[in-house]
Amino acid sequence: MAYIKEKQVAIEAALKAAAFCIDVQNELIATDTLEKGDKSPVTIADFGAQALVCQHLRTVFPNDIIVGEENASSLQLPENLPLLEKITAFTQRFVPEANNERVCEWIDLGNGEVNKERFWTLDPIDGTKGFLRREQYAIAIALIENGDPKVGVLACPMLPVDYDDPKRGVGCLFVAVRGEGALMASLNSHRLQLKPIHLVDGRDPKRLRCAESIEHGDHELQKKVIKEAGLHADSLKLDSQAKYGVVARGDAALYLRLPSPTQPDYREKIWDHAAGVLLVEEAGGKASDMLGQRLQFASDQTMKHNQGVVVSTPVYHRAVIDALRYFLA
Ligand SMILES: Nc1ncnc2c1ncn2[C@@H]1O[C@H](COP(=O)(O)OS(=O)(=O)O)[C@@H](OP(=O)(O)O)[C@H]1O
Ligand SMILES: [Mg+2]
Ligand SMILES: [Mg+2]
Ligand SMILES: [Mg+2]
Repeated sequence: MAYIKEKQVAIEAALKAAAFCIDVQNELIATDTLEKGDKSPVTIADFGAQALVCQHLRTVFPNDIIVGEENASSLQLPENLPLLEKITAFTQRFVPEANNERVCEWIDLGNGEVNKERFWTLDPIDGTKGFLRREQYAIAIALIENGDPKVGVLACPMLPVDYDDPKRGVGCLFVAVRGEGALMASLNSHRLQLKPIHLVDGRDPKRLRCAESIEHGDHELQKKVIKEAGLHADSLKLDSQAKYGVVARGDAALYLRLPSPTQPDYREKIWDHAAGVLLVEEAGGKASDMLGQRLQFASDQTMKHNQGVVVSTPVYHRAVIDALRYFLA
């Protein structure tokens, strides 16, 4: 077994951040949200979850670099002091020594640089819009070494444990270590019981479907490609890297995300994919960009060499890449 300590610490950090997000969501009001430069939302939960995860990682791995989505610059503006105070108050429930200054310091521990050796990447809330809609979101943590995700943890507090058994409730934890398979646990049991998960069984037609984003992507082209690849059941539409989770555990055969026609130059961010890619690969699947090329996690936080993502079983991955070649020709 490898990365035992890293895996344990990433799980602890993800669970703490998930509990924090659930608390905030129960008490969230409209003014607890800011708009970032790219017009995307960020909430007090995104900031607080980043603070908690970075603080936890740093305690155990003081020399590790963290590349996180958020930073504390907007929180240091005088007009955002009430927001910062709220983040601090929530954070104190989990780390009693939190204060405004420390919370900003912890958030900014996530401002490290991508490198070719070793770093963590963190999306404190992936699917912030899903979080605001009280739908799907994920806390996503990955350790990257030599450009390769080695440990990946996704906490998905709103994901049904079993789509066929609503009594099992919502809340899933996905964990993968390179070479050791993909695991899932329910967040509802007293003891965390991680069990192996597997890709879709080809004989289950209702799960031969795609998982797609609600907002992002090229939904017209995706529809054509999905059909051409032979997936006929209606897509599952859900926010965040929960899409990787549903592919890894066999509730969908494919996650397809093509560049939106209105933002053709958008490039994906490493923290939106690293943990999920490892999870699906460890379940036996394949992940690439829309041209079938390897996803690159060590050149920059923006995946400038890749466009789109195709994540699937080996057979459907091939079929989708072939279909894309045909449609893009
Ligand atoms: N134009 C464009 N194209 C592709 N992706 C983009 C784009 N703009 C933003 N983002 C990133 O999308 C992340 C959320 O992805 P989702 O799959 O959850 O989107 S969706 O809400 O289901 O449509 C979202 O992650 P979070 O900010 O963590 O929520 C963004 O990093
Ligand atoms: Mg965001
Ligand atoms: Mg994200
Ligand atoms: Mg995010």
